[in-house]
Amino acid sequence: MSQKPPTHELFRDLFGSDEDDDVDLEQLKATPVSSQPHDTPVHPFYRWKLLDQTPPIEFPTQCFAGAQRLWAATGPVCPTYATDTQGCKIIRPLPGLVIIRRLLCSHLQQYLLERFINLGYFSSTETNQMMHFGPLPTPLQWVAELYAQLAPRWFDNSNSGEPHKTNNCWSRQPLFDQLIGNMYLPGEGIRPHVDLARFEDGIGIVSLGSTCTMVFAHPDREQQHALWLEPGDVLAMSGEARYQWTHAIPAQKVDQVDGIARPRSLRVSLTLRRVCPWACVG
Ligand SMILES: O=C(O)CCC(=O)C(=O)O
Ligand SMILES: [Fe+2]
Repeated sequence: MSQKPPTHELFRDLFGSDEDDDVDLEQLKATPVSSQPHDTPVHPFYRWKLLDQTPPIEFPTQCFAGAQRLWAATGPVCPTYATDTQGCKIIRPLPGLVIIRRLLCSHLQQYLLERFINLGYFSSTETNQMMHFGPLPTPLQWVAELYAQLAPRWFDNSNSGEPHKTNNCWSRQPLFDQLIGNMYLPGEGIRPHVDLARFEDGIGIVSLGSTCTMVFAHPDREQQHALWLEPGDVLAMSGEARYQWTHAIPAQKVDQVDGIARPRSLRVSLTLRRVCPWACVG
């Protein structure tokens, strides 16, 4: 049996070490925002915005040096994006599913992954799932805040010409009280499933690390969408996408995208949900 490498080595392969990091903040700030944000990669700096009410994020000392410098330079920040459209492509592949392409920059992805290792999760690749019930661990509170602020807007289709649909689930408080983290090595996946009924509508998935294909299928309509996920993508699933479509990640080492073979590396996903009151014990 082959020996699995320790997780921190896989993380280093993904993001490099602190020594490799040479982020020049002044240069970042001076980089113009693309006029074609949907086609051109926009520097992660523009995905950060000052948000006065947000409690400071405590970066641990061993956290990625780039994130610490960004923190030092900007003060209390919430990793949300500068405007609704600037630099982040919003994809709506099927009713009730919104993907915000590369919303979390690599610094934030690494910050989250390292915090999880510090909390004792994913310290070895032998255990590839963690579960948490109750108030979210601190490193994820700002992710929940990000959903709370932005998801109601992602689902606001009042200007789309379609009959207005409300998605009240995104306004509940707390938005999430349950977390599952899944770690995938190349070749690993998750079978087609609909998340259990004991979780409410309004499910968030944060995709960290490797790219992968996620397949949504509608069994009754025999429809299928193979979606390409990129590092830092943030997904929001509700209504039809949450209850009527299955989602899966095919267990394969390489994804074919537009005829190009894209090998996978380590991926960690964080699924955020709220337990239905009737399913709570005690
Ligand atoms: O890894 C993913 O992106 C999906 C995880 C998932 O579907 C689940 O935890 O229910
Ligand atoms: Fe799921």
